[in-house]
Amino acid sequence: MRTSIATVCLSGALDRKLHAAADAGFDGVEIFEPDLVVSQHSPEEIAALADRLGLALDLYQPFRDAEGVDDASFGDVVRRARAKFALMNRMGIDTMLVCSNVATATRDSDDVSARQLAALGDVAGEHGIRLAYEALAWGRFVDDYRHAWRIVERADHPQVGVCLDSFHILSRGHDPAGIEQIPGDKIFFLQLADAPVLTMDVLSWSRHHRLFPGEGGFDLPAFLGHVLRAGYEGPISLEVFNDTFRQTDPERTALQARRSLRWLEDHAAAAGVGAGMEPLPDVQHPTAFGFVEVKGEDTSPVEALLGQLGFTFRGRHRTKPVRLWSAGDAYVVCNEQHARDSAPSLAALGFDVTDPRAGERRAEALAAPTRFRQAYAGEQELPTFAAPDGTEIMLSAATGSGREPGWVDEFEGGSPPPGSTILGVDHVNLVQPWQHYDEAALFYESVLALHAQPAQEVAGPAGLVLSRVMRTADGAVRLALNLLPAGLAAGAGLPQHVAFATSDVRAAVEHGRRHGLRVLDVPDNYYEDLTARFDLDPDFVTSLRSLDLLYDRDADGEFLHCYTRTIGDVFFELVERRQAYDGFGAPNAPVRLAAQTVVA
Ligand SMILES: O=C(O)c1ccc(O)c(O)c1
Ligand SMILES: [Mg+2]
Repeated sequence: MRTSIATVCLSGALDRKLHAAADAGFDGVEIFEPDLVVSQHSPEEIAALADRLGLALDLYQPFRDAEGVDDASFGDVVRRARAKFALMNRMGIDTMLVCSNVATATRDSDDVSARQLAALGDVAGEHGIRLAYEALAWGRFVDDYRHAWRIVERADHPQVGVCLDSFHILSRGHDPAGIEQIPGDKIFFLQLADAPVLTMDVLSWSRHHRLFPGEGGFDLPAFLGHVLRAGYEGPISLEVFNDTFRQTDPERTALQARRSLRWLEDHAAAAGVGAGMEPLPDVQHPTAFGFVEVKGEDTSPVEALLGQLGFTFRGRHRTKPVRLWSAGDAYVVCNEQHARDSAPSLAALGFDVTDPRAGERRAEALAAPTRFRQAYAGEQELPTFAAPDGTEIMLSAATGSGREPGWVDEFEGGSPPPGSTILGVDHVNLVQPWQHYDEAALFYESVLALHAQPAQEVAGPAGLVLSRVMRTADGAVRLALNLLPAGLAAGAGLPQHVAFATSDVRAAVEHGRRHGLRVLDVPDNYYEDLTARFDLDPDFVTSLRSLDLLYDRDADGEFLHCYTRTIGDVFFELVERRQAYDGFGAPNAPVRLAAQTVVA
């Protein structure tokens, strides 16, 4: 698969963008005209740099307001185009993207547009250049790829074909299956972008919110399938206008972009479409959280809290300053190694998988940074790599229910666990720095096949917090990613937390209270509101209030939960799911966020 990326996706000067694209492993780039216009380097210097870096210059873009104009204006279009064709010749670029007219079109006529594109095609042909005509979603008269194709068909010119851009097609809800009606050799270029599902005007959505494939709500694997089945053999290119990517490290963004295409290629390989599509090593679907690791200079306050929650001390590690606590299938490792001057925080997540080594091979193929973990003789080596926010992801071998993981034997001097109402880890909530939020979604989707549920917004003291849950289909692993807005430091009222599932949250809290547990205070107003929202038995509400328990209910079932106080950057939640409740008590999140801010 030949890969390309539009320079508009990356921040920095044009030469730095080219280095970043080449270092990430792209085969080519689309030169976005404004990037060239502001460059200190001549077109020849840029072309020579691309050549040195082994990057093809696949496309020059965009050429605007070319067709649908009156005859007098068309003369000026041809004058502008000639200048750009000459420039493209100097750079050795043979394809120009021509957008459907958004500004100067006055003639709503396929015949006029086709004649003008064919006339431009004649001039382009003199320069050995092809024109790829793209329907922008907000085009004045042409805003649908099927319409653009009808015009190209009518132009019937060897130099004139279409450019397909997934954003313009999927944002408008146009059926991409029609792509298969276009002959592959008339699709001159392919641009891919994902996007979050939003209700806003398409122009703003396109210019500010596009994402790399796998990060948003579009079905890009299916889209690419249509294009490849049409017989398209050109480069697969990314064109992502995104305010975050334009402000952050281009080297890192380019790697993220390349990962998105690697993931997409794997889907094409699995679907058996396209020539030479390489599959990734098989995904290892996590079957459970194997453990969570809290790290800090002094983890004893966390361990005291775990004791209050009904966890048992399982012992000290044979060789490292690490202690293990467990309850049911929930394992918490407390690590004081190399953690001087740091408050306790959630440092690592262990996922149980069938074959940890295979999972590691996939992570490496997706360029996830690997982390070295010292393992001594007789200790299990857990493949470890870093998520975008720096959390270490470790893969452990699933042992099946009822059996303890093998690595538990490395801990000595603790007690065997008695029965517990705690069943295991229900979910983990990770606050993500704004610049890594979308990268994190792609990371968990591509490396661990966790799929994103539609994003939600919950009210926090500093505004609405965007929250997206990534999970396995069976719910065995659920990871909630909350966006930390720019300007707020990590830990500013939004620390990470681990939720433990319990079969009886009231018994767990009562047990905890006898051992000194103080859960987060819930204001009386909350219970008044709860009674108004749901028709609840007053005694039931009284019992919730007496234990500071939060409550939610939907068509699937009921949810009772509570939060501990925060220690350093970490806190815990106890959750009891009744019937088939599958949510996270989102209506209660504002109560927690407000209470934590008061405490802090
Ligand atoms: O937003 C634009 O103007 C624009 C330009 C070129 C493209 O390929 C595109 O998809 C959008
Ligand atoms: Mg485009």
